[in-house]
Amino acid sequence: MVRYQKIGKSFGDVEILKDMDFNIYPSEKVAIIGPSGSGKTTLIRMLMTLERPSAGTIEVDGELLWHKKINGKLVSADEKHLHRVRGKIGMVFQQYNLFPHMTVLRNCIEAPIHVLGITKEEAIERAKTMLDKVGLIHKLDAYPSQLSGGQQQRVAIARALVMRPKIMLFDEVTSALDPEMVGEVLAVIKEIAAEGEMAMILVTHEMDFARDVADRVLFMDGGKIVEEGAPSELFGNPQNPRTKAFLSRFHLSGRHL
Ligand SMILES: Nc1ncnc2c1ncn2[C@@H]1O[C@H](COP(=O)(O)OP(=O)(O)OP(=O)(O)O)[C@@H](O)[C@H]1O
Repeated sequence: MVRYQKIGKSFGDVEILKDMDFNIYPSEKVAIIGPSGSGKTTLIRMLMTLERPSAGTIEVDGELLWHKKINGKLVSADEKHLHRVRGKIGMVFQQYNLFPHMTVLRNCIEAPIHVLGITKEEAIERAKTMLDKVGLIHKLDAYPSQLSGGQQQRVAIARALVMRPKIMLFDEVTSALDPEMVGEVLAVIKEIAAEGEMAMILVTHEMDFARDVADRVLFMDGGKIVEEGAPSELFGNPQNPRTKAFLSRFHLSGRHL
């Protein structure tokens, strides 16, 4: 469903991602872990069309994201094309990025009305369903500044879900939260994951969370995927040689990287 082929990314002279191949299958949950600066965020920002790849192609549902093929040649896609394909993808960021001057409800209905073109009534219906799902139906009229960090992040998740994406990208969504709020946000994500149909990419430092939610865990280092497997293979039995190698290679003795 999503296919990265020979993806490279440089910022100036600095090569961040090299020749990367990577697939995500429908409804698959993939956790990406790895040291700071290894390129995890850059990898998913390219799928959200926030960073343009320097090399390679990305396909979503068999359709090129950043390119079009004209007479057998790849050319850059126009904004209209990017906009359409990006409609299949939702993203939740480390900083919740809510509009501070809008209520919770309005934060959740702006994009579906203006981007998807649905009616205000339908957008409100959808928003209420999703705010209920994240446990915040009683906060419809609150402003972001009246909410805790965990609640704001749950609104950001609801806002992304209202768009009904096929793939959700979570970029270290608990990193900016006070420790006591991490659990409530992870619980909401686990619940959404358990519903099954949506594919998810989760960039996270939370090892337990990666193990519990992901079908597949990727470990990135130096702009490459250096280890990949099912959580049971990588975290399962500490006596298992592969688990031992994984943990010792990356010095993963504790809960966090
Ligand atoms: N817009 C940019 N311009 C220049 N360099 C950038 C830009 N965005 C990212 N980088 C650099 O690319 C490298 C990879 O960054 P990225 O955020 O993808 O890593 P990461 O694995 O997500 O790290 P972290 O866990 O700290 O968020 C870093 O060295 C970063 O400084």
